[in-house]
Amino acid sequence: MKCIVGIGGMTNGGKTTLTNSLLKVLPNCCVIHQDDFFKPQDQIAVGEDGFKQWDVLESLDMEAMLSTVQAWMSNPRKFARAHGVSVQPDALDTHILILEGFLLYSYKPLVDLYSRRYFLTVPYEECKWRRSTRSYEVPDPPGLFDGHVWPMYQKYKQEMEANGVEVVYLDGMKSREELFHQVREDIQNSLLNHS
Ligand SMILES: Nc1ncnc2c1ncn2[C@@H]1O[C@H](COP(=O)(O)OP(=O)(O)OP(=O)(O)O)[C@@H](O)[C@H]1O
Ligand SMILES: NC(=O)c1ccc[n+]([C@@H]2O[C@H](CO)[C@@H](O)[C@H]2O)c1
Ligand SMILES: [Mg+2]
Repeated sequence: MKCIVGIGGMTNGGKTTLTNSLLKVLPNCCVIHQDDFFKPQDQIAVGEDGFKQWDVLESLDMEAMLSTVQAWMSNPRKFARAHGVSVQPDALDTHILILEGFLLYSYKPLVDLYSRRYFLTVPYEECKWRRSTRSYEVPDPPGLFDGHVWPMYQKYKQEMEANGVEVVYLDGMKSREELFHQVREDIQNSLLNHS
């Protein structure tokens, strides 16, 4: 059985942290990080607001991300081996792929492929504070969070909801451990229901 799980939601919601914990315990589990598909800096548009528009779908090479997902779908065993994931000889033959990123449910060709779509959120103040403690490959210029990151987050979330994309919201204010146990259990239950 093949199962694609989305760990999506807002920037600094805790997506990468949760994903890394799940990877350690889920059987035959591979991961694709959306952040690995950002286009090079010189291909990122500059908006009328003067900010580089990092937080829009066009800044990501989603076709390349989709191809990587398709490679996993066509042969998860080979994909796991190629990515250093040890494959357990398991009667259920379960293969899991986690897609992790901030715009997972806004790209049409991917949206129906998920068995489960998680969406991490924290309140605005917490998100802004966590973001201020981070250093990205391209550091945030002053004002980026309020001028670009937050408005784009709201726009894409509204679109997702208007399109009726079903997600399981997760409270990113819960402890790392609580989130891990909640999602691990939920994934394991949905695997049992599908096996
Ligand atoms: N449950 C949690 N409670 C408190 N802090 C957390 C929790 N999970 C993650 N963090 C912290 O919040 C910050 C963001 O976490 P993480 O990198 O996992 O988020 P992300 O959603 O992947 O963010 P990004 O937008 O950079 O991809 C980090 O400093 C991390 O240590
Ligand atoms: N990884 C990158 O190249 C990069 C560059 C500039 C900004 N970002 C930020 O990453 C977040 C998603 O994890 C987005 O909010 C981007 O602003 C990433
Ligand atoms: Mg991350």
